[in-house]
Parts: sequence; C-alpha cells; structure tokens
Amino acid sequence: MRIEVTFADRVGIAHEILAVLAIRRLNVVAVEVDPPLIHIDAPGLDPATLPALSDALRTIPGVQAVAAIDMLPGTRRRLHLDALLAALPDPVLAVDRAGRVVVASTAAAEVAGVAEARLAGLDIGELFAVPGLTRELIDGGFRMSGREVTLSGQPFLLEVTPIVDIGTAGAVITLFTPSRLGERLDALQNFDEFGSGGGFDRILGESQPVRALKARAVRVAAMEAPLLILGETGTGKELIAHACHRASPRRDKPFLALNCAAVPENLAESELFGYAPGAFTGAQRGGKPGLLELAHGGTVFLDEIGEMSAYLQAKLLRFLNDGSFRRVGGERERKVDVRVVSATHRSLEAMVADHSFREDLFYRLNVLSLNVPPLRERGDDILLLARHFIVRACAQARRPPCRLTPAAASALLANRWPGNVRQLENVIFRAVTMSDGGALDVPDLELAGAGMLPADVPAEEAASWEEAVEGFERTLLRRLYPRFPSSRKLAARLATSHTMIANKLRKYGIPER
Ligand SMILES: Nc1ncnc2c1ncn2[C@@H]1O[C@H](COP(=O)(O)OP(=O)(O)OP(=O)(O)O)[C@@H](O)[C@H]1O
Repeated sequence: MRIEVTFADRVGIAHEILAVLAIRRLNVVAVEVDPPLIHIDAPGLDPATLPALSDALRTIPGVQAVAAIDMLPGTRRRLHLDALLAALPDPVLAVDRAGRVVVASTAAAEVAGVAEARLAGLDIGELFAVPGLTRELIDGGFRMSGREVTLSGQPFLLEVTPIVDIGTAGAVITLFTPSRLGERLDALQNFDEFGSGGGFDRILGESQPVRALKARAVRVAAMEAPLLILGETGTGKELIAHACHRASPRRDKPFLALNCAAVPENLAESELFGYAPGAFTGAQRGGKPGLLELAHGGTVFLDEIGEMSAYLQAKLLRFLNDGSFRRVGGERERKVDVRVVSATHRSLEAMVADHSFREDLFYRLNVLSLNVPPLRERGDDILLLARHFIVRACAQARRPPCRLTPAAASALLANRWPGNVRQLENVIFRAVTMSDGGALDVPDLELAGAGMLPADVPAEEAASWEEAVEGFERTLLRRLYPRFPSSRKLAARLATSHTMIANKLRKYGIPER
C-alpha cells in the first residue's frame, strides 16, 4: 500500500516518519520526499492497519495529514514519460554531459534495432559511427542543427538542444528524416514569433564597430535590394538579418531561413524552390511550395551561401535576375516577391577568384552589404555580452544572478574568441551551470587552450607583428610567474614598471594570486 504524508518542513522529520514504519516492521520499498510531502510505498501496509499507523505518525510534531494513494508520483511520472517516449514520431535521445545516451525513445530504439535499455550508456559518436562527434557536441555546448548522420543505414538530420535546467548539462537529440524536414524548417525558422522586440534592440553592443554596424544596418534594412552579410562564424549574422527584416517594409510578412551548409543539394533545392506533384519518390502528393513561395512578400535568409552548389547558384541567380523559378520537377514558371538576404563567413571574393563561386551571383547578392566585426574587436562589448548571458543563464538555471571576478573579466577580454558571440554564450552557459558560487572566476570559464591567443606559436608563424609580440609576452609572463608570483615581483625581475606588468597579467588572463 502507498501513502502520502503531509508535513511542515523541518530537519529530520522524514527520518522520524520512516522510523515509525520501521518500528512496526513495515518494509519500505520506495520513498519520495518532496516537501511538504513524503510518499511511501510499504507493501506490508493494508487498509486495516492504516488508521493505527496514521495515529502514530500524527504524534510526530509537524505531521499534518496521512492519506492512502494509488501510485507514487514518481512512478506515475515515469509511466507518463514512457508513454510520451513511445508516442514521439521522431527518434529522440537524451544524452548526459559526456555524450552518453541516458534515455531513448521507442522510435530511436526501433531504428537502432536494439532494446531501449541497451542504448543507455552508448557514446553518441559511436552510435552514429562518427568519430569526433561527441567531442564536437561537447565543445559546441551541445548545439547543432542539420548535421547529416546515418543510423542502421537510414539517413537522418540531427537537431541537438542543450538541457538547460540541470546543473550538469546534457542534451536532447532529435533525428529528423529528410522527408519531415520541410515542415520543421517552415515551423522553426519563421522568426516572426519574436514579435516587435526582434529588431535592432536585440543586437547588444556599445562599442564603436557595433554602433557603426547598427547605423548602417538601419539604412540598408529599409532598401529593397539583396543584402549580403559578412562576418566570422557566431558573430550574429543571422540576428542582424532578422533585425533588418523587422526594420524593413516587409516586417509583417514571413522571414524564412535556409542554412545552405546544413542540407544536401537536392534537399536544399526542394526546400527553397518547392517541388511539383510526383517530383520524386516519397514526395507529398500535391507537391510542396518552397521557402520562396512561402515567404512571398517577405524575406528569405540564405545562411552559409558560400556552401551553395554550382547548380543551385545558377538557379538562384536566375531567380534574382527576374524573380521567377520552377519548382523541382515542375513545368510552370512561378514569380514571387521576396528579398534575398544572404550571409557567409567565407571570403566570396576569394571563392570567385578560384571559381568556386559564380562572379555574377556574387554581384547580384552583394548589392548591399554589412560587415559584422569579430568579438575580439568589440572591446568592452565582451563584458556587456557576458553579463547579459550570465543573467539569462542564471535565470534558466533558476539560481540567483552571479558576477564575474575581476580576473575572470580580464581573461574574457584577453581571449581571442574564434567562435565569437556564440562561443562566449556557450562559455558563460557552461560556467553558470557548472559552478554554484556567487562569482565566476577564471577556472570556471574553462578558457585554457583552445580559445586563448596562441601562447607558444613560433614568432615566424604569427599572423602579424602584434600577434608575435603578444605571443612572446604571454609566454614570458606565464613562464616567470610561478617563480615571481605577483606583479611587483615580476616587475622587479624584469626591471620594469609594476603597473605595466599588472596590466599585461590582466590582458593575458593570468590571475594574480
Ligand atoms: N550583438 C549580439 N547581441 C546579443 N546576442 C548576440 C549578438 N550577436 C550574436 N548573438 C548571439 O550569438 C549567437 C550566434 O549568433 P548568430 O547565429 O546570429 O551568428 P552567425 O554569425 O549567424 O553564426 P554562423 O556564422 O555560425 O551562422 C546567437 O545565439 C545570437 O543570439
């Protein structure tokens, strides 16, 4: 029999409640404590003995009520979750922070051809036979979209979402079959759900390069011509594309996005241009409109345009020239009114020079352009963004806001940020979920290595004079610091000013002890 005891929370009360059952030699097989309730499964208990037990429990100070229940809440929840996992049409896996499967949906087990229980503990990279996938997921903060994988010979596209609610992060991985992808892109990439706040106010930054970018963006947003957004990965190109749409006369029409790097050519073609009835096996019976038709009157954002195949480049060029195209397998010429905004982290000019990108398409796309500066050139914006991400991560993790120590702030400023704002977002998210103090310090940021400016790059391989000098300074300070562990001692050793050394230590994220 199972019972629910309501109690006023105080230290030791759960223990005293269980002691009453123990004295009566009632075997307890499950206990769930969730103040102000404790749920107990004691198979030896029956309706005849419950009143006496209830009286005994009520003598414990703080116990308020005792009632019989049919099922422990945890068991009920498990049953519901199992039903949910069985009902999910797409295979879904939850993985722990090391990338090992914790739970798998019934569909996932069916595709993998093994029992759900046997999937638990498997490394995700091994499951898909992609060496390095687990590392990539962990390093990328468990954010990944549209990666092609196969499981038991079937192609899938991975959608990975980090689990934000649990101290030690993991992720939920959904496997989409290419035939279901169309629905998803339409649904997920329609950013209009962001409402009126989705404008330039969402692009944070006070630095001069960002202010200049926003000022230019406001002007180009209002124009009708195609817009090309250039910038390193993770600098916020998509955010800007969306803000430009929101600031354009097209703001009330759809903004639909396609990542050209995430989908193979044939899928990208049918996503963008749609397909006619009977275009290919597995196609929807009545055909399907592509993003261009669905975005009529609005904007289509083509991310990673540099990855577009030569064939699609030609088809897109034709659309840009006269606004017309044909669905895949279709005869009819269609015309739509769509503004094309594209983005890339690659140098399209270099690609034009080596003939991997069409020159005529480059000029059509590049009528208007925006250059998004890398994070390392945005000065104090790094801290402004970091603080914004801290507040958000703390709210998501349901913990009080924490702050950066001065050393951590210096380390963030000195970091090279090859992955830009997205990397900063991930670093902060990881630090907030992994630490529980009121302050984030340098070790919490786990910046060592990868993101730091290269310490031991041979001077002759440095990209610039400045980088060579920085490399030298950093190596020198790191080597001497253990023996002269303060800015004063180091300054004395190097016969220079203490202020200069203190500044350099801050710059290179070497915390003073
Ligand atoms: N100025 C900013 N203010 C606030 N958040 C930002 C800013 N810039 C980027 N972000 C955030 O950083 C992340 C990466 O931005 P986004 O996806 O727009 O970059 P991207 O340049 O399009 O990346 P990629 O080249 O990989 O496609 C997003 O979560 C975005 O919200």
